[in-house]
Parts: sequence; structure tokens; C-alpha cells
Amino acid sequence: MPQAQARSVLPVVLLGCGGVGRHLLRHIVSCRPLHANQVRPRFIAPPPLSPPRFGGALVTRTVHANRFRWQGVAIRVVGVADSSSLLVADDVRTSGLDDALLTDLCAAKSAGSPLSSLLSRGHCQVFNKPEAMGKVIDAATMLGRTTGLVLVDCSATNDTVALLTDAVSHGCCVVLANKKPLTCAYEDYEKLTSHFRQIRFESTVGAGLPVIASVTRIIASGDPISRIVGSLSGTLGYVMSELEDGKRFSEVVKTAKSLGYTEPDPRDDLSGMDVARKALILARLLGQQISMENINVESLYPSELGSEVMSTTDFLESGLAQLDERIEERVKAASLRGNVLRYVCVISDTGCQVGLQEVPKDSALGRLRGSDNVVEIYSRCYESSPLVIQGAGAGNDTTAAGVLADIIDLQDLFRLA
Ligand SMILES: NC(=O)C1=CN([C@@H]2O[C@H](COP(=O)(O)OP(=O)(O)OC[C@H]3O[C@@H](n4cnc5c(N)ncnc54)[C@H](OP(=O)(O)O)[C@@H]3O)[C@@H](O)[C@H]2O)C=CC1
Ligand SMILES: N[C@@H](CC=O)C(=O)O
Repeated sequence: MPQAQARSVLPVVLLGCGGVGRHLLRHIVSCRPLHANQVRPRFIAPPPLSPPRFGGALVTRTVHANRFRWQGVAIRVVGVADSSSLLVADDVRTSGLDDALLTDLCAAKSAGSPLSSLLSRGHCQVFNKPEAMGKVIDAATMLGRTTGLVLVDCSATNDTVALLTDAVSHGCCVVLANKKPLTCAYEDYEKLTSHFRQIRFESTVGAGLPVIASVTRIIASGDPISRIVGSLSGTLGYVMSELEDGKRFSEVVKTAKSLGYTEPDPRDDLSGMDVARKALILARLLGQQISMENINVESLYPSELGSEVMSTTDFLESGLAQLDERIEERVKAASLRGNVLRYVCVISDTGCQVGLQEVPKDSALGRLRGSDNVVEIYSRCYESSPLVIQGAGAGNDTTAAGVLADIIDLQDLFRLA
């Protein structure tokens, strides 16, 4: 029978409360009962055995009862930041933002209100940038040395790299949905991942799909991975399969955005850069010391429609439609040959490429529908029959679920309360 409940408390600071960040907060709140009662055996070293006084059988039972305790987990959200400010609990060492406040925070951000609109609720403070980032470092320094802290990056910016690296060096853990900190300069990547046990980034590739976990396990087993091939963009997968049904490119891209599949600026998807980032994350995991410049990337729009020339809004309102005709022609040409278009990523010892390919309609890639990703991993053990991972590869819900699973996966590094 379980002994008295022991609990790990995981203090969390969330960077970014957009589509993914808000879903994460909702998942944290709704999963509290599940996590509190997590039935996971935890090994507790038994006390040294004294000579049996009451006979062997009794001693054996006592040792077993002591060996396993049942552990629950409590996630304490101590701070939430957006692009301009940080909402933080009054005393991050002892308290978090309560669930009612987190729920209201999600509603306020969805309605476009600033985090400061929640100040009247009490037990929290708001700091605006740049002071806000200093406060995150203060919390990371203090909690990293004592209880531990998980810094969760659900932003879509390069600006968090220094902060995350600093936090890791103070003993904090990091969980990423944001791919940019892992696709920065190689030296920065090395620093950030130098304490590999403290960092999780499953959702950066394939959203909630276990791609990183599978690659990491194969590497750990000494089975050399020779090639990874796949369709790693939920947005481009959705767009390409909708085009087969005769829909207009500009319309399906807007729908993909409304479904939460695209990056904040959909040009990140259409340029191939988002897939290239995923390819770089996987290639670096395989030990390749490469950077973005080493990846061949095919963009689906010309530089005249780039972010240096027009805003995201202008691109969506007028730029996107300029692409309809040329994409439609490519789809039709492929169809005449019995093929469909898929945005394919290939990572091997000889290089990384991401781009549009014609593939047979009845192939594994050709059969993909909607936002599904598919990844084939080839290694010595998986050479003639690759390991295949397939399923929903984008969306706020599944991505946030992947982030939450990563946070929970860190529980063994945290103290029991
Ligand atoms: N959607 C998906 O399917 C998947 C998404 N991801 C990744 O998840 C991340 C989040 O995506 P999504 O939620 O759609 O993006 P959103 O644009 O909806 O949200 C981004 C959030 O980050 C905040 N932010 C911007 N800069 C900073 C900063 N310097 N510090 C703290 N917060 C900041 C924004 O603030 P403000 O509210 O003020 O604008 C916003 O709250 C992205 O990196 C994306 O690539 C990964 C896998 C799948
Ligand atoms: N925009 C991305 C989201 C996940 O990384 C995609 O479409 O795959």
C-alpha cells in the first residue's frame, strides 16, 4: 500500500502567453488532480538491514513497504511574461499565482488586455521591460539555488537565449516550445544544452509527437542514425493537402493561421524557415555542428513579399493572394503526373535540405492529410524498416500538451515537499 504522499513542487516561470502559452496554463490548471495523485513508484533507499528479530518473512515485507513511495507533483506558476511585462507572485519562494488568477490571465490576454490589468487581484506584482527580465533572472538565481525553477519558453523570439542560458547556469531547468534558442549560433546552442538533463524541447519538432525522445533514445542505445526524412510542418502539410481539394492557397494559409498551426508570422512557415529550424535541431542532436546557413531551404514566396518589405497584416491581406496562381500551377502539374506536393525535410550525413517535392499520391508522404507530420528515422536497427512517427504535428493544444509532459518529466530533479 502507498505510504504517506510525498510531492515534488515545480516552480515555473512562463515566457510567452500567446496561443501555446495560454493552452499550457489551462492544461496545468485542469491536470492538477491528475498530477497530485500521480501513481508513479519512487525508489527510496531502504534503511540498513538489522539482523531479523521476528523471522525472515516479516523483514522482507517491511523492506518492500519502505522501498516505494507514491509521488505527486504540484506545478507552482510563479510568473508569466509577455513581450512587454512580467506578472509575478509576491513571494516566489513560497507562493504562486493561484488558479483563478491564471484563468483570468488567459481570458485577459485573449481579449488583448495587458498583464497589468490583473494587478487589482492582489498577491502579485507587474514589472515592465526591461526591468521585467531582470526580475526573471533574480527569481532564477534565487530558486535555482534552493527549490529549483523551470523556465518555460512559449515565445517566438530570439531574445530569450541569454536569459535561458543564464538560468541554466544557475541550476534552473528549461522547457522550450520556442525553436529559436536552439537554432542560434552554435556556441550559444552548446552553452544552453551543456546541462542536457536540465533541458527539454520535445515540442519544438512535431509539436506533441515523441520525435526528440525517439531520436535521443536511439542515440543513447549506440545505434547510429543515418537519415531522417519527413514532413515536419503542420501548416505546409495542411496547406498542401487542402490544395489537392481545389482550394485557394491564400485562403488555406489564413485558415491554417486561425487553427493555430502557423507561426505568429505565417511567412516563417512559407519561407521554409520553421522546417529548417526543426531540421537544425535534429541535425544538432545527431552531433552535426552546423548552423542555419548550412541548410538548403526553398521558400514559397519571393523576397518582394518578405518581412523587410511588408508587415504581417499587409502580407495576409494583399501579398498572399499574389502567390495563388503560381502555386496552383505547381499543384496541377504534379497532379497530371499522379503526384502531390509535400514540403519535405531530409537530414543525413551529407547535409540537410528542406523544400517542396512531388511525391506519389499513394506514398506515406502523399497520403498525409491535414496538419499531420510524418517522420522516418533510419539507423542500423531501423534500416530496411524505418521507425515511423506520425500524427498531429501542430496546434496550440497538442503543443502545450507536449510542453506540459516535458515539465512533468523533470520532476525527479525537484525536491519532495
Ligand atoms: N502552434 C504550434 O503548433 C506550435 C508552436 N510552437 C512554438 O510555440 C511558440 C509560441 O507560439 P504561439 O503561441 O503560436 O505564438 P504567439 O505569437 O501566439 O505567442 C507568443 C507569445 O510570446 C510573447 N513574447 C514575445 N516576445 C517575448 C519576450 N521577449 N519575452 C516573453 N514573451 C514574449 C508574446 O507577447 P505578447 O502577448 O505581448 O505579444 C506572446 O504572448 C513559437 O515559438 C512556436 O514556434 C512549437 C510547436 C508547434
Ligand atoms: N508552425 C509550425 C508549428 C509547429 O512547430 C508548423 O506548422 O508545423
